[in-house]
Amino acid sequence: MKVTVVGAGAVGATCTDNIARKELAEELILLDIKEGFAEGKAIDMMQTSALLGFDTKIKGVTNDYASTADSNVVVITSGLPRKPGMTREELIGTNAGIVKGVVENILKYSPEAVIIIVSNPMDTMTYLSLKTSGIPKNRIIGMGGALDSSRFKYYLSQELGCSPADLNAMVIGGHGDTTMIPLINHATWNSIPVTQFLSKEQQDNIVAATMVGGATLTKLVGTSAWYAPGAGTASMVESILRDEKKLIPCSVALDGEYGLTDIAIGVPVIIGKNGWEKIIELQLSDEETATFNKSAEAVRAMNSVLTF
Ligand SMILES: NC(=O)c1ccc[n+]([C@@H]2O[C@H](COP(=O)([O-])OP(=O)(O)OC[C@H]3O[C@@H](n4cnc5c(N)ncnc54)[C@H](O)[C@@H]3O)[C@@H](O)[C@H]2O)c1
Ligand SMILES: O=C(O)C[C@H](O)C(=O)O
Repeated sequence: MKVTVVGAGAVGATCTDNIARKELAEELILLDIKEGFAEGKAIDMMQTSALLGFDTKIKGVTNDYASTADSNVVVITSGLPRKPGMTREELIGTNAGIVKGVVENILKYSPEAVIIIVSNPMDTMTYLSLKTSGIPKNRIIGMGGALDSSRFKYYLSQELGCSPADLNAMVIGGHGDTTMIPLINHATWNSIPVTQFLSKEQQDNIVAATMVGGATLTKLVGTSAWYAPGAGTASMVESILRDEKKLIPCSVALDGEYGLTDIAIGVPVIIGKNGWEKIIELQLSDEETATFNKSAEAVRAMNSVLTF
């Protein structure tokens, strides 16, 4: 198997590192526009292989798309991250042009690849890629829900004093500070509803902390997060390459599901060798449905800024 990661910055390099350590692919290409940057990161990671014992061959390239030919999966992380005080949406002006150009170049050499979009604002970048690439919708997947759900589990585990691995919890909707929807009423601790153990105030605090999880880290670190984003993306690559059929909330094209069309937004999907293979329609309460529709309106408003 062959994977390409575009953007050798914080998220792209971390994702590459995770893929290599798990030996998900034989060949791993890291591409960046900045001269020598991906080459350096790739060599540094390859110099961990004797210590960590992986066989994946990582190669860094500067804008050389021929090297990415015949990739099975391509991860796109190229673009600006936000700074403290910014929203993800403010990145659209720069990142739309970058993502559109990268997708075009990738498809010249890997027309059958499954593409994972990470660059922000992610739902709109996923929509842009769907609209401009013309490839089947199942092969374009936005990464947001994997990360947001893991953050949700972290905050739940802190309050419950339990292992995050014992939790089942999902975040759907847009990947934005005000648009994501942590589904607290569907979350369980080894099948027991978490609401049984948490006061309403605790529940509200966990939901609020999850929604601004990315902004909190951006304020602390000075740029946006990369460890959990890299791991979240690698978990999707794993489900594709190993055809695991994992159920992961991802931003995908809706065609009537959840009563919506012409939008990419976070919903639970099955991830396997063909990309996203099936959308799972949750039974949402009236309140959750209203929140989901409001989230979709905000994502649509952002999409309308695109000029293609
Ligand atoms: N979807 C998510 O959950 C999620 C999570 C974290 C970060 N992000 C987003 O991912 C993106 C990357 O974040 P980061 O922290 O890695 O940023 P970064 O600045 O560390 O890395 C971005 C890299 O992209 C490269 N780049 C820019 N234009 C390029 C082009 N045309 N071709 C190839 N490479 C190009 C840059 O040289 C840089 O190395 C940001 O937009 C950020 O907001 C999304
Ligand atoms: O917060 C950001 O801007 C980056 C990313 O979307 C995240 O949630 O970590």
